[in-house]
Order: sequence, then C-alpha cells, then structure tokens
Amino acid sequence: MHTQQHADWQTTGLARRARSWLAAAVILGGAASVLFVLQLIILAQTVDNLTFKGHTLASAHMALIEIALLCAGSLLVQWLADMAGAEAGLRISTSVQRDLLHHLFRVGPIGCATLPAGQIVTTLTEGVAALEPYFAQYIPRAAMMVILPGLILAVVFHLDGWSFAILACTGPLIPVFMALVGYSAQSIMNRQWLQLVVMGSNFLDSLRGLTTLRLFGQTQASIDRMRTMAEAHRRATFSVMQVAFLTSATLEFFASLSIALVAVVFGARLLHGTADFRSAFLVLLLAPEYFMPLRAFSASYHARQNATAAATRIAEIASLPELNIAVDGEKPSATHITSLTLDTVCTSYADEPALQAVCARFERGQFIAVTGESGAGKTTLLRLLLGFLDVQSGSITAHDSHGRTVPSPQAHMAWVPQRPLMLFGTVADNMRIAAPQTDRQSLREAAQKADALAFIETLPQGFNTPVGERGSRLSGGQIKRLALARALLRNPDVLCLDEPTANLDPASAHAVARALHQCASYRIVIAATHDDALIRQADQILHVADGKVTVCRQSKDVAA
Ligand SMILES: Nc1ncnc2c1ncn2[C@@H]1O[C@H](COP(=O)(O)OP(=O)(O)OP(=O)(O)O)[C@@H](O)[C@H]1O
Repeated sequence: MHTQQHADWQTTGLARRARSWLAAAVILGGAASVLFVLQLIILAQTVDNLTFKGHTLASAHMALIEIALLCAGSLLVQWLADMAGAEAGLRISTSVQRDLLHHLFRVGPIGCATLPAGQIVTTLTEGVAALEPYFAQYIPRAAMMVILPGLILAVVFHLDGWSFAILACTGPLIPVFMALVGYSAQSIMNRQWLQLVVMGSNFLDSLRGLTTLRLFGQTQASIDRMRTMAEAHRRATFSVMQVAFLTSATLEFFASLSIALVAVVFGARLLHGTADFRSAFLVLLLAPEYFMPLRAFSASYHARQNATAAATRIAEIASLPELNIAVDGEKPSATHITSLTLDTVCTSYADEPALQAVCARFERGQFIAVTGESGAGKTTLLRLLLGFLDVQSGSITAHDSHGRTVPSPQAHMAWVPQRPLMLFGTVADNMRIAAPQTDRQSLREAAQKADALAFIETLPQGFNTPVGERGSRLSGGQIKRLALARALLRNPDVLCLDEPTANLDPASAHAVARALHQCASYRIVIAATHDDALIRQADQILHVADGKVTVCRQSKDVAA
C-alpha cells in the first residue's frame, strides 16, 4: 500500500477531514478556560474584599455581576466547543464510512471477498463509530490538557512560588504515567477488537450456515463456540476496564496528593502570616481545576486506543486494491453497444493466472454460450466482461452501430449470477433494484419475458409478496427467473448469465431458453452453461479449458 494512502487512514490523517471544526473546538475550549480562570480570580478578590477588607455586599454587586456573566459566558463557550468537537467527530466518521463504502464498490466483489464479511461489517459499523468519541472528545481534551493547566500555572506563578513548584512537578507525572499505562493497554485493546471481529464474523457465518449446521448436527457445537468467543471478549473487555480503573485511580491519587500538599503548605504559611488570604484562596480554587482537564483527558483516553485499533482495520480495508474500471455508479451513455471485442485479454485472481490471451468478438443479436468443465473459468470470463476482474493485458472494447467506441461498457451490462441476491422486501422491491422508477406494467412485462409472471401471480400477494432475506420464501428456480426479470428491467445491451437454467424443471428451462433467445435478438446475451439445450441454440460457443478460451461457431465444433 502506498505510504501516503496509509497515512491518510491513520487518526492524524483522518483529523484533516474536519480540521476547521477541530480547530474551533480547541479555540473555543481555550476561550472558555480563560473566562473560567478570570471568574475565579474575581471571585477570590471579591471574597477577600468582603471578608477581610470590610467591603459591603452593595459595593461588591458589580463584581458579583461580572462573576455571573463570566460563569455564563464560560459555560456557553464550553458548550459551543463541545458542539464543534461533536460536529468534527460526526463529520469524520460519516465521511470515513461513505469513503469506505465507495472504496468497497471500486474494489468489487472479488476483492471484497478476500476479507471476511464479518470483519468488513464490524469495521464499517463499530470501527467507524469508535472514531467519533476520539475526535469529539479526546482531541479537544488533549488540547485542553495543555491550555488550562498552562494558564493556571501562569496565574499561580504570579501568586506563589511554592504552589507553582508543587503543581509544576506533580502535573507532568500524570501524562507520563498514563503514557506508560496506555502503551500496555494498547495491546489489550487490540486483543479486544480482534475478539469482537472474530465473534462478528462467526456470528454472521453461523446465521448464514444455519441449515448446514443443523444438517450436520453442529448446532450445539456452534452455540458452544459462540459462548467461548463471547467469554473471551468479556474477559478482554474486563481487562480494558481494569486498566481504565487503574488509570483513573492513579490519577485521582496524584491529584488529591498534590492538592493536599498545596493546601497544607499554604495553610502553614497562612498561620505564620507569611501568605495572604486572597492568594491562598485563589490557589486552592485553581488547584483542583489544574487537574480537571487531566481527569477529563484520562476518561477519554480509551477512546484513543479504540480509535487507533479501529484505524488499523479501516486502513486494512482501504488497502484493498481498487479495480481499474468503475463497477458502479456509471451512467450509461446514450449510445448502444452493438459489438464487443476481446483482444488477447489476460486476467488473474491476485497472483494466480486465470485466463490467458482471450480473443473473441460478440455482435448484437447473438446468443453466446460459454462452456467448459466445472472450475474451468466460465464465471471468470463473465466477471472479466463485467469489470469485476481487471484486464491485465489486452483490451475489451465496445462499439456502437457507427463503429464508435462506447465508454464504460459495464454501464450497459446486466448480470444474473449463479446465486442471485434477493434482499428482504417484496418481489416488486427486488425487481426495482435494477430500475427504481419502474411502473407495475413494466414489472409485469419483464417478469413475462423471464417466465416469472406465472409463479409471481400464484404468490399470496403477487408482486407485493415479501420474499424474505436472500429470497428465503422462493425456490432456487424462482429466484433465478426473478433475477432474470430484474436484469431485463435494466434493458441492458449486454446480458451476462451464469447457469441461467440450472435448478429449473424442463418446462421452465425451456421457457427461459426461449426468453434468452428472444432477448438476444436486440442485444448480446452471454451465458455460462452446462445445459445442452441452451448450448444447441447458441450462435457462438466459447469453450474454456486450462485458462484458454477457444471460439467455436457451432456446438459440433466443441464435440469434435
Ligand atoms: N475469488 C477467487 N479467487 C481465487 N480463485 C478463484 C476465485 N474464484 C474462482 N477461482 C478459481 O478460478 C478457477 C475458475 O473458476 P470459475 O468459477 O470461473 O469456474 P467455472 O468454470 O465457472 O466453474 P462452475 O461451472 O463450477 O461454475 C477455479 O480454479 C477457481 O478455483
């Protein structure tokens, strides 16, 4: 991965996405600190005036108003600072989530499959959410840990050397100690995160494979495995909390010790008459505030560790290589593809060569069958055409009826995979994924062409029948036909299908074959298939074997 790209996904790189909001949070926080310290200075002066200097309450009323105004002002400015921090956190987390999703689309389905789905889901949800408190709280508090104590030290320096020395010596001990604790806590945090990811992946796998687990009597074993993982995650979370408690206990100890020391030293000097009340009172007011930002910082310290662990996972997803061609979001150009040419195209899965020097030409009106043994590379050829795999050498070009090159040919293609995706929703919802604005009549026409209308009409609510997740209420063959109807809704110039007649009864297979043949009269239809009936009606046959593609005009060529 490119170093610069990696740095962009680290927490410091991510902070650039909301730099002005973070700056506003820090500046406003600093302003609130100044107002707050001023308020304490006037308060100490007023108490001193009223108690020892014989001032009356009436003469002090201006000072009391000033205190009230400064108090309200510092609260308001602090609230604005918190809002700016929250806005920065939200902007960064939502932009990271959006960019990761766009990136995953550009990586494509093959690249995404190199990471477990559970890891991707956990990173995109919990991982991204972990960034929010880091930027909303940790960063402004880290800045405040320097600003407010610095301001207080400056004021105390003018008031009393002893107190300054005590605060100046004990204050830095806390961040040093916390850095030491944090260093060891990071590995615990990473372990907790890893366990969360493993648990998420396993949970997703168990849900997906419920039928298989049940079939092989593995339900209890799966429950036990989940329990073990949940227990490991609980223990890791407990370790994290122990560290958090230890950190805050140490902090409290140092802070209390230091404040007590300041109080004792000042008390003794007050008794001996070597210190004045106003300074003593002000220092005692300021001392707890000196440690307050350190406490607040330590309370959000785990946010940094969470965010660092999450940023590593985010960078891992961001490092998945993107495809050279856009696979999503491209608007088809106004022209239509009438021919598609593959010129000595080579492709591979990661470093594994998949197809070598593929040469072929497809014309509108042709039905092309891709044949070959299981695992030969038929699906790979379709993935290559669809832009799910990069062309490593050679070229794929599309032309319109005037011989002009059609840009982004993938935007003119539709795809019916071996196991089409059905989402939770109705039949109509699932069809409209391809074309959201489609009216009911067009849905019916597409379903008719795909031989799906008859079964849809027998469903209890027709097009409004819920199909469940991954089409759980439909048969394999019904899902296939529904997916074909959906693909036709897009009115593609090139229709790619993987085993379109598998799982269909002979009558439905025949109907789908007829439908495909009809579709091919005004587009290019390419189907990977083992179905002899489909192969027989093909205008062109591509036979895949040993990573090579042989173009045969007639099915008998293959037999030969
Ligand atoms: N995502 C992947 N990563 C690495 N190798 C893969 C991937 N998908 C497929 N392959 C490999 O590429 C080769 C061709 O697979 P492909 O799915 O194209 O075969 P197929 O001809 O469509 O098989 P079938 O008829 O069983 O669907 C196989 O050896 C397979 O193991």
